[in-house]
Amino acid sequence: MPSSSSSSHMDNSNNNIPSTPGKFKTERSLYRKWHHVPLAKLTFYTFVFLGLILVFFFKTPSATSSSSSPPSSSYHSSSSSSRDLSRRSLKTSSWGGLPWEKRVRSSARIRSRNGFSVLVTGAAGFVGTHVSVALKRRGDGVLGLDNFNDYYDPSLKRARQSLLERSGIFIVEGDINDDALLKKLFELITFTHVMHLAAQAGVRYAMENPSSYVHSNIAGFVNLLEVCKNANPQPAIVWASSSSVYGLNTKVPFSEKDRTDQPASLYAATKKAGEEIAHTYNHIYGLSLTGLRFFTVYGPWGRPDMAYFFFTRDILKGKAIPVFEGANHGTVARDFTYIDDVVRGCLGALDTAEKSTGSGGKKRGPAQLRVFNLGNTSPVPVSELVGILERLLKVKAKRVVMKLPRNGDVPFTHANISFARREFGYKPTTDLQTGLKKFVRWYVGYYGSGRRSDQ
Ligand SMILES: O=C(O)[C@H]1O[C@H](OP(=O)(O)OP(=O)(O)OC[C@H]2O[C@@H](n3ccc(=O)[nH]c3=O)[C@H](O)[C@@H]2O)[C@H](O)[C@@H](O)[C@H]1O
Repeated sequence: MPSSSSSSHMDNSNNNIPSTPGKFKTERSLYRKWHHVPLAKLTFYTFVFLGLILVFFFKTPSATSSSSSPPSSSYHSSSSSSRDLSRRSLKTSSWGGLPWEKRVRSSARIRSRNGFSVLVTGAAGFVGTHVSVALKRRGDGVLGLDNFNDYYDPSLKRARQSLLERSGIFIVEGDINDDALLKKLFELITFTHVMHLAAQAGVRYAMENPSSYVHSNIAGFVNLLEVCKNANPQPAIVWASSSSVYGLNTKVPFSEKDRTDQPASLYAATKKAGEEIAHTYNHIYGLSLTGLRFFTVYGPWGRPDMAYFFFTRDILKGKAIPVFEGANHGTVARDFTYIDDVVRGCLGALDTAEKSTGSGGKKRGPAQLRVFNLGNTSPVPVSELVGILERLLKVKAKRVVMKLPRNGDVPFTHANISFARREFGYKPTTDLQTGLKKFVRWYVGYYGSGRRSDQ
């Protein structure tokens, strides 16, 4: 769509078309005047003029944004979602061209018998990176997709990207809301599975930037499902829901059969919405969909916005850490789940996912629809988490105990995992002490002593 400025440019050129005899005269005399200008000078001005047009074209938003129109050439540049001012992210992403397509194909190539071809969204994220490496290691084809937003330090995402590159995994830079990009990827690759991990995470940040949750967790998810439903064959989709959907429930441990209609944060509400949206796409289009309710996943290459991560940083720096407690000095606890256990759960879910039944947007029969808890089944109080970190780091934390703020946090989580155990043998094996030891080892290796890190 031409921008208003480009159409006014067109209008100006149209004004040069004579509409009155008088004006015609002026134009002709103008022509005569130019006729006598030396050829070299004329060529020079022509190039300047063409240069100005080119500069104008590339500065015009419609030239750099994919919006909803499909790519008109093999090279495409887009920033679809970056128009959404709620995002704190998204440099303009570019994709397309033969070398790019070659990298896409090579990354997605299956290298084992009966292997999958998996599109991993959020591949530069914490869980996305670990899952991608695990899939690649067993011979599946893996193509990553990530928008590298700046919700937390993007340099950590870049470091994860380098890690994946060393394993032969290419991450396409782009947003799940960019349907032209998604369509292009599905044109190039017949994905058997989509591991959808791209999301706006974090329960407390939802009060600061609510629209980013709607953008990624709802609009982005729907956009992805739209493209998947139209694909032929349709892929099976496994995606990240959250333990937060249990909200203010008091019955423990949390079972998939329990109610999930009292979320305590917008984050939780968007994940719950995702589960309902999944139901719809399964029902109407025959998409095979499996939602995984992750329980406070932690470990090496983790997310700096999570408590175990910034507690480590701040304890090492000698900074005070806010440790939440419940009403009447009640315990706040989490079913902290180690990343390797979660990765095994993700692979189990992918391996047991049945094929979608529809094709080209039409349902051909009933399809699989599942939700699993992926937790650790042994909640640990946050105060104990701090104690473990103190011992591992050999530094006493400056604890500031405060009441659990009413900003989306829930007092405790505890997973019942019997369903995942039954369906694909999910069995977490890492306790918090062991997992944090691995995390701290990674943290100190990555940031040095940690005292100099400023993430
Ligand atoms: O399972 C999930 O689905 C979610 O897990 C994670 O949320 P949470 O379980 O809330 O993790 P996290 O913030 O690390 O707080 C951990 C504990 O520290 C307490 N906490 C937190 C901050 C603080 O300053 N002080 C404090 O005591 C706090 O009260 C809590 O008890 C993911 O971030 C989220 O994206 C989602 O995936």
